[in-house]
Amino acid sequence: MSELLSIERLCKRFGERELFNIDRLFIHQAAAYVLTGLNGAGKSTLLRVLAGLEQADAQRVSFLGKDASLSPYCRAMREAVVYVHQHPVMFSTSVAHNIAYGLEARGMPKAEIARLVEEAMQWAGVEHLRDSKPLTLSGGEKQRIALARAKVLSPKLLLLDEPTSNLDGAAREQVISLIPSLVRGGSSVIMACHDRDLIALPGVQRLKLREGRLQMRQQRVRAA
Ligand SMILES: Nc1ncnc2c1ncn2[C@@H]1O[C@H](COP(=O)(O)OP(=O)(O)OP(=O)(O)O)[C@@H](O)[C@H]1O
Repeated sequence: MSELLSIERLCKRFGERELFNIDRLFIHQAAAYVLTGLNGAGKSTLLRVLAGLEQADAQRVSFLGKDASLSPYCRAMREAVVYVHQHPVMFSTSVAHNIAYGLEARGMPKAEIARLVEEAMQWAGVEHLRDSKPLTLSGGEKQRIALARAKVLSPKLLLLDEPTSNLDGAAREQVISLIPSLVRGGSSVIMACHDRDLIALPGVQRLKLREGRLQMRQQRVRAA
């Protein structure tokens, strides 16, 4: 597997408080990771740092084999990294428009946008909601639409903050079932979570934040 992102000595402080000081973070291409840790360990903050939404100090950053930087956030990462919030914020227009928005911002031709949006809605199982107003959607539907909105951008790295935290039953399973296909499609995924079923997905590697340090371990693949 080849390298997507490598960061050495990543340190995040809030004033006097050092939240984490990570020796090395290494993310492979087309691989899935869960980021675990106790409440307040810094999981969301780490994802926000990787997304360029929060400042942090890093000694060395490399993205797709080239020197990169987190603060200021470099262009290569801005174009390739997508962050999905635990409570996705949506425009009040329609589901289809929300999924199309990022592609429109990239200046893609309309016909191509329509094709990709259709594909993404089918992938996420939300075609029937295309004209719905986001305000009327359930939490599970919103999360699947947020994943579709991220997927159409073909991100190299997807950062998912507690993607199943407010879901249960079928809604939760539907979201979990989308994750492996994101990885098969070539994206790397880092999911901050406490969800045992996400942690146990086959092939997922585990990153654990503990007392400001990052521990990494390979999951055992579950027997079928
Ligand atoms: N902007 C901020 N200023 C000061 N402290 C902050 C800020 N943002 C987060 N923190 C603190 O950093 C710590 C880590 O927060 P973070 O949300 O990253 O933890 P988490 O591991 O995601 O927790 P949870 O599992 O509860 O979601 C918390 O103590 C939080 O209060």
